[in-house]
Amino acid sequence: MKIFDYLQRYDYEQLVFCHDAASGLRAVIAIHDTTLGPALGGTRMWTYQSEEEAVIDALRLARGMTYKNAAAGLNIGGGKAVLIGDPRKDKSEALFRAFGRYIQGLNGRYITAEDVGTTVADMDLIHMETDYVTGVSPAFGSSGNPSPVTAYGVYRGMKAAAKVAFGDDSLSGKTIAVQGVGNVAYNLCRHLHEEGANLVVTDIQEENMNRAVRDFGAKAVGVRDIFGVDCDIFAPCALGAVINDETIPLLKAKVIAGAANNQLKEERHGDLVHEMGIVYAPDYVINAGGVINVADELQGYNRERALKKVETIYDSILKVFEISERDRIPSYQAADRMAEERIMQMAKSRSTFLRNEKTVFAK
Ligand SMILES: NC(=O)C1=CN([C@@H]2O[C@H](COP(=O)(O)OP(=O)(O)OC[C@H]3O[C@@H](n4cnc5c(N)ncnc54)[C@H](O)[C@@H]3O)[C@@H](O)[C@H]2O)C=CC1
Ligand SMILES: CC(C)CC(=O)C(=O)O
Repeated sequence: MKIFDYLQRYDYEQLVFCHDAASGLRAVIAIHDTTLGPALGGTRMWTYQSEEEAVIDALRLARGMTYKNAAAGLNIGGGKAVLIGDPRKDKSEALFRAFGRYIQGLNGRYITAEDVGTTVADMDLIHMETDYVTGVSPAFGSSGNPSPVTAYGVYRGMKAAAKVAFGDDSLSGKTIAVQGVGNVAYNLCRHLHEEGANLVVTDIQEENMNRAVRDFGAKAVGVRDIFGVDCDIFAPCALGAVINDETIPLLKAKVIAGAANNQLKEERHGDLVHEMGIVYAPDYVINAGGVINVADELQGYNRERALKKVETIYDSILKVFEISERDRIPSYQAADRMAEERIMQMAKSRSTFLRNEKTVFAK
């Protein structure tokens, strides 16, 4: 992998490698763009097959955060971190504290939070070494686990996507296929079940799948069968790149709306689903609830204010489809346009000299 070529292609600012032999820490922090403010994005812990895979994941996720934060109307830039390791075996206090010291070394250019494989308890350990961490235990005045709030945002965004596709935002009686029922999707399923949707779920961890079957009367299917389920809505809530050449021909859903980051394997897959008339709710718009929630901590956490902002994901999804229709472009491009316009406008206004500049993280 030619790292500087990659950084240049998407205009990344910084890539940091962190190593601590004593704890076994091997981490990558990617900062994509800080035009709007400090880079905020979670830390993923995963058993990457190679170092290159880890670096690419960090870079792709960091760029996604720039767009997510901009589209959500936050004054926050984009970054993300990955820890190479097995979250079930390789965690230790020393590892997270060593990682926290590297974050502290960036002096606020990067602020972390949870992602796949990390928990509030891990953030508490990072917090022993740095204040540049969110999603810490509420006892510290923090917002805690972002997943339920992400789920609520996805639920609101899914209703908006249903309105675009079916002319009515009710999910009652709709069949929804959910891929991966972890932290976010379990909470999403609760909202969907309460509204009267029929759920079909899968997960590589049987206990997670069984929990959704037990608590929400969901039907369980095999990991590969989820794409071809006869359903109204497909909700990818596991990992990325699941909308691809192999899966698109299997899809029967009219809507794709889920929590996972980087759902489209390549941009052209967004073109393909658009041509097929599938309403694709862009991942980084619909799953912004968690980051909206943790970003609120930067001005002193207020849950009511945060949830009110998460509600706006409904309108953001509708706006994406207005732009898509107006400019005759697929929804993923419409979302990019929305985010890029905001970054460009703010870059201009923020470059105006101001003595004793006030930092406004989120409105
Ligand atoms: N936690 C949060 O607040 C946010 C999460 N996201 C994204 O949402 C997705 C889910 O996040 P979490 O729920 O926090 O993670 P999680 O790790 O709690 O849940 C993911 C679930 O997917 C399952 N899974 C993994 N690969 C699978 C496969 N091939 N087929 C079926 N199931 C599979 C896992 O076993 C797990 O139960 C991730 O892509 C994450 O980046 C995005 C925004 C915020
Ligand atoms: C705080 C996290 C929920 C933010 C993040 O990493 C994401 O939205 O993917």
